[in-house]
Amino acid sequence: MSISKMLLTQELRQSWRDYYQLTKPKVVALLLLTAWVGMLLAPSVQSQPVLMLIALCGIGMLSAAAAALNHVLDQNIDAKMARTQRRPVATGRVSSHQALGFALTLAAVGFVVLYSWVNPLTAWLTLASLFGYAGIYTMFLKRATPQNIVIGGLAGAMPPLLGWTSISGTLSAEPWLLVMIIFAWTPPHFWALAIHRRDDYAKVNMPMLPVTHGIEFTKTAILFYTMILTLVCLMPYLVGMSGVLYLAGSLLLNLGFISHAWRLKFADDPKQPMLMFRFSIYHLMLLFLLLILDQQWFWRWQ
Ligand code: HEM
Ligand SMILES: CC(C)=CCC/C(C)=C/CC/C(C)=C/COP(=O)(O)OP(=O)(O)O
Repeated sequence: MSISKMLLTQELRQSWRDYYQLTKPKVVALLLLTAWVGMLLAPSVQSQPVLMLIALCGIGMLSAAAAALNHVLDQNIDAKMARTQRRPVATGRVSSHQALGFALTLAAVGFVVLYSWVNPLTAWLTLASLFGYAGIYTMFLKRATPQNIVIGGLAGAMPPLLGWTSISGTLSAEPWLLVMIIFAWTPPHFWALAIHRRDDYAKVNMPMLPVTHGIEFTKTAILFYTMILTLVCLMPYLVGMSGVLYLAGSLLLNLGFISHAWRLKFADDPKQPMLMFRFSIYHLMLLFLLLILDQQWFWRWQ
């Protein structure tokens, strides 16, 4: 291969990696897992794998678009924080125009896919979640109040409901319980990281809780939210949506989460914030997998 061809291939690979990074792929993967669980728990006459796949593509595209818009809107602060300074738009490897074009194309295609092949309710709710995250959280709340994530977390908590409406076509109370679980999970998830990155956030004047109220206060708030989360996680069992397999598993996972929060508050280990942050991701993933396991196997034995 000639040198110019090699350089071109390298450039294309880098550019592909940059656009992939704009979509926050690991976050979107977890969002899609929660949407899939919403689909599997929704009442339906028969299993609808094709509809599920199409809905996951649409929800994935709108979530990825929201993530790419976040890269454009936050590029100035991203460029100043150690954690985010190598991001594609912050470094200029992808221009704002290119990233915006990419985000808007993804959003438009995702919306049309949901509207035409899933249902208009899901399309509008997913678009509202995109606005909630990119418009309300990123543009305003993030910069305005340390409660930004309690409020902004709602957009990231919506996918189980979006999954549910894709299959059932209507809103009902059960998927809101799943939304509430992610809603209560988000503060410990993010504040653990925000403690570790406190100085970064202070440098760019982001009013995150550890910056405005101090680290001790944030640790207490995290402990409080892990307890609230444990209670919220009982709800699917209490309303008869899930069985004892889910109940036992979720109690174990939440005990683990509370014990992380306890160590964060009282053990004074500098590694604990990031240990807790990493645990939060496995916690949510396993919790939602449990909901499916419980539904698929446990109820068969009843
Ligand atoms: C307002 C709500 C949320 C905030 C402020 C938030 C904040 C963050 C931040 C700052 C990171 C980056 C960590 C890093 O770059 O090392 C992160 C990572 C992550 N978040 Fe969240 N998050 C939120 C909601 C969610 C939701 C709803 C989910 C999924 C259901 C989620 C899943 C993840 C995952 C999987 C990662 C790891 C990404 C990676 O390793 O590349 N987050 N979160
Ligand atoms: C359509 C739909 C379901 C939209 C939701 C989209 C979405 C990607 C939600 C996840 C929330 C999240 C990663 C917040 C972190 O943003 P941040 O700006 O605080 O973090 P950063 O500094 O790492 O960018």
